[in-house]
Amino acid sequence: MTQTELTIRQPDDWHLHLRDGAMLEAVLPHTSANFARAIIMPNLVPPVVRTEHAQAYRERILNVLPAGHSFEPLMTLYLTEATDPADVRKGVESGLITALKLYPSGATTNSENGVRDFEKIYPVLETMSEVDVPLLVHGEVTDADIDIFDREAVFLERVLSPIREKFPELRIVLEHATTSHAIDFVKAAKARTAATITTHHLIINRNAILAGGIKPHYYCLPVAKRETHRLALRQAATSGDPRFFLGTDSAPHPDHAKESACGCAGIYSSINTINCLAHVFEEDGALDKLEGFTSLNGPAFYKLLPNERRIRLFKSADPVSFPDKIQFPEGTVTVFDPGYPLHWQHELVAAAAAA
Ligand SMILES: NC(=O)N[C@@H](CC(=O)O)C(=O)O
Ligand SMILES: [Zn+2]
Ligand SMILES: [Zn+2]
Repeated sequence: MTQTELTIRQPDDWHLHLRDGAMLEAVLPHTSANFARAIIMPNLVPPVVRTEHAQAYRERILNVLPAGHSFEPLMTLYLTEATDPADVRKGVESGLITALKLYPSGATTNSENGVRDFEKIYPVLETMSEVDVPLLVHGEVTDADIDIFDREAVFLERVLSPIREKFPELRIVLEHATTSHAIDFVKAAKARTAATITTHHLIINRNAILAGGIKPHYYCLPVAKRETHRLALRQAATSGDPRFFLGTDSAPHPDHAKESACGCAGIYSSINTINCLAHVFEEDGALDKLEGFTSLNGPAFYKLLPNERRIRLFKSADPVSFPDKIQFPEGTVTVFDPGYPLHWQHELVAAAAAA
């Protein structure tokens, strides 16, 4: 008989862009309705580079959290060549900073202040190893002569392997893995190495962006690769291997900025991610591995307890409907379309019922 219901611990999102201001206010309720915690990416303009900026950003997030929602933003710092190890130590030891994010300069949205010469951050990586705070990595080289579809694989070889070797104690998360190379890199590492995988990279390959017309709402970075890579990601995510966990990389941009001659990178999926993932895991006969991917492997890597709250997932005959776009004062944001109807829904289980 096909399974139509399951109860799991509430998911967390280990890679999320909430932005700021009106956009933050528009998108936060979708995350806080679905997830208990999220790693908040620091690529604001200007970026969140110091502990005091992260503190202020955390307050701006909590100020617009809808009444009745319980959600914990896990704050990160944006690494630059000028990051002060003493500030990192202070932020981590105070409990405010959960991770630091490495953006190669020019690799993605708002990465201009990121790192050009990776050796310049080695002293900070030393401090991070000492205070045991994870390094989160946007893993793409930016060299103009490297094909965009190869940029992740080349980064692993040229930049991340040396870091992995030099700092064996450092916990490293390769964010938004898009290739079989990334999966192999994580599996081959001796220890303390994990990867987040997004919902959309489990569902689309590069044809979604380019076949039958250019589709800006499927464009993100790292760009989706060919089908063999998508299948490798699916295999890793649904395998139960604790080194792989969910980071939606939900990254809202106003539609006018994506539907442009030079459209920006990012896919917005917070609102329907859990529904999409239940579909994916069911399709692969791996519903029993969903909880690990969404709710257990991430906390274990981050040395946090899994959530006590549970959600009940159930499959309905009629598809669940989601808005195509969400509104915010300056326009709309298009919601990720998996290309098929979604029949899985979920609800929070009341605490007493879960006990
Ligand atoms: N993933 C994306 O395509 N975009 C992200 C940045 C990032 O995570 O690289 C964004 O901030 O818009
Ligand atoms: Zn990124
Ligand atoms: Zn991201």
